[in-house]
Amino acid sequence: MSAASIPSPLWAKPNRCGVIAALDTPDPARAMGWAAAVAPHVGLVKVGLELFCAAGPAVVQQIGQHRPVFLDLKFHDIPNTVAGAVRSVCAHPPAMLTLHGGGGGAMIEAARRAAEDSAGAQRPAILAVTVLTSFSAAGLAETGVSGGPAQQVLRLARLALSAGADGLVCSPHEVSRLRDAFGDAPLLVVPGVRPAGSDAGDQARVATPEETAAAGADWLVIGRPITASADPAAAAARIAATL
Ligand SMILES: O=C(O)c1cc(=O)[nH]c(=O)n1[C@@H]1O[C@H](COP(=O)(O)O)[C@@H](O)[C@H]1O
Repeated sequence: MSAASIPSPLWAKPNRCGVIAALDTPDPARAMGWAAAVAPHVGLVKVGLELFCAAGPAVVQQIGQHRPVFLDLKFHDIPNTVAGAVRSVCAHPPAMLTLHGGGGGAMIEAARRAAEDSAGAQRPAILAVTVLTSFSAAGLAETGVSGGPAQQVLRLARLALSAGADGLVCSPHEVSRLRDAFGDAPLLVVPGVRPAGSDAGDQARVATPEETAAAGADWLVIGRPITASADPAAAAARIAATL
């Protein structure tokens, strides 16, 4: 989707797959530079733990001058604590925010209620992270989860959506199975996306932007293939052009 066609509310489903640029740096000036450069080519920009912990909550508003912000702090705590954190970030509501799906239904329900109570129609979309894209089946088994990533993603997705999550974060490998199971409605936000020939780094369950979009993703979260490029704007434009 073009940057000019962001729907309202900000997190409503895009009419075609778009890009979210992950601004992973501790340096807010660098993040602002990236946000300005990629803004014409992406729908949202992501503020994650590295930038938020270095720069503080004010960075969400600053970065938001360029594009709507996906605030990815992956809350995972008791329901009361997560509800409080959601209220705190809703002082200046981002467009989307993440919780860990493994935090359970009561935590997700509390987050959704807190978002509605404190931000009303301006509330962020609540996204439940399922199985991190850095997990292989073997890595997941080490944590005590048997059955493989796809089965665990479906289990956590069912729980999260019935508790009021608006969408899910999953890898490219689970997108089509989630669409088969839950239809078109949930927002599917998908990291672990790598243009052909680019380095996977620490990502285990990856696919190309074209494959991920064709499977049914709404948003592709892409960091290093854009930010580690000599020309982040051109890298974002190239990816957006393939969708
Ligand atoms: O919630 C996320 O955004 C997320 C979930 C997940 O399972 N995997 C994952 O990589 N991410 C984030 O997506 C971004 C991916 O960055 P790159 O691997 O550099 O493209 C990072 O900012 C991660 O924090």
